[in-house]
Amino acid sequence: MTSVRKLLKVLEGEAVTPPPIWLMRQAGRYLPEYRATRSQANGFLDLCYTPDLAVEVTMQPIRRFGLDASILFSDILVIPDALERNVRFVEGEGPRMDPISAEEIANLPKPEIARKLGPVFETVRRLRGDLPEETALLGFCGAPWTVATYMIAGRGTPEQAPARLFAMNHPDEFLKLLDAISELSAEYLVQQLDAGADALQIFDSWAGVLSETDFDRFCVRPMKRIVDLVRAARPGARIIGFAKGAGALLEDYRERTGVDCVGLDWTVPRSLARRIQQGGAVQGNLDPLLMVAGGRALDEGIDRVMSDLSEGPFIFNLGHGITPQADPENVTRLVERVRGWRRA
Ligand SMILES: Cc1c2[nH]c(c1CCC(=O)O)Cc1[nH]c(c(CCC(=O)O)c1C)Cc1[nH]c(c(CCC(=O)O)c1C)Cc1[nH]c(c(C)c1CCC(=O)O)C2
Repeated sequence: MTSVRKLLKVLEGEAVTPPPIWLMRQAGRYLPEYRATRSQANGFLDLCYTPDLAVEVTMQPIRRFGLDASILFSDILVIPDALERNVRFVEGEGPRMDPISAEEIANLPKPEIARKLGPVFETVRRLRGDLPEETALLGFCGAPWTVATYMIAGRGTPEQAPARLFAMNHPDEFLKLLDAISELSAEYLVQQLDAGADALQIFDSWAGVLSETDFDRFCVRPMKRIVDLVRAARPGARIIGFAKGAGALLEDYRERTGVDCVGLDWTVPRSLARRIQQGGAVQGNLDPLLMVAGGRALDEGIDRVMSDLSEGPFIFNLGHGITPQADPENVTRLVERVRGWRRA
């Protein structure tokens, strides 16, 4: 079945011209309308769990920029929240939760996913009704490794040293934690698909700090487990895998995990990006800082990415999330330039 949603065609391996475009973290603080809605919520998690507000902030970048895909507004840390880790977002500091111990991992609760995350599925249902027919709707979750780094340290940490050290000292418990997160995340993704998500993205934002052996054990295998579980339940589910910073280890990431599309951060060399694209769709990989810089630097960056990747199956995106300092005008400029781009 061919879809009117360009992003889905690319996920089936088709090269679409101009490529579909969306931005990681496209709903966020760089938009004044996001800040206005955010101030009506009782904290960040309340924004994620209140469908009226979550639908509104998801729609904001679609209305303003006419992007080809929308991403559900939520956070990767709703999974630890469902696991009763007392997740909170401290103003100006970032996420916090109770650090998990080896003993607690042995006795992790088995939460009924819809009990806590029911409002997220309601948001997805409403969004599919409100979005334009041609706009794809992406569901998402965090990859087990990235989620585990927060669960172990209780916060974001440089080079994820607490989680790596924990994995060295408690290897069995650590693998058990990854497994529990994988199973819960797969269930969460299946319910997002059932509520109306067209495709899924799994964010492994901290993949780049691992050795080759640990990348295999902590990123590739849990990722494959989620992909297998989701496809066993919903055959044909389309999945984008974003393992930030994994570099050359991305070479065979598609084959080993089964993802349909490989997300590329902005440090991935063009030669490697093209090799990965030989195997199927890729997404990325403009330096997000260019959305702050704008001007000629932005134009040159866009042209470079388009010239490298737009001939194959390709989704235009940034190499990581857009930052609060970005200028919304630069997003308008980006979308226009990508849609009007011709090879010189
Ligand atoms: C690591 C990670 C998190 N969350 C996410 C990741 C993976 C992607 C990445 O690496 O950026 C993913 C995420 N977070 C958010 C989305 C929503 C959808 C979208 O992309 O528009 C998505 C897909 C909203 C959010 N998640 C968060 C905000 C800002 C919170 C606010 O409004 O105060 C938003 C819009 C908070 C958050 N959430 C997280 C952190 C570290 C923070 C604090 C840092 C910050 O403030 O930017 C965890």
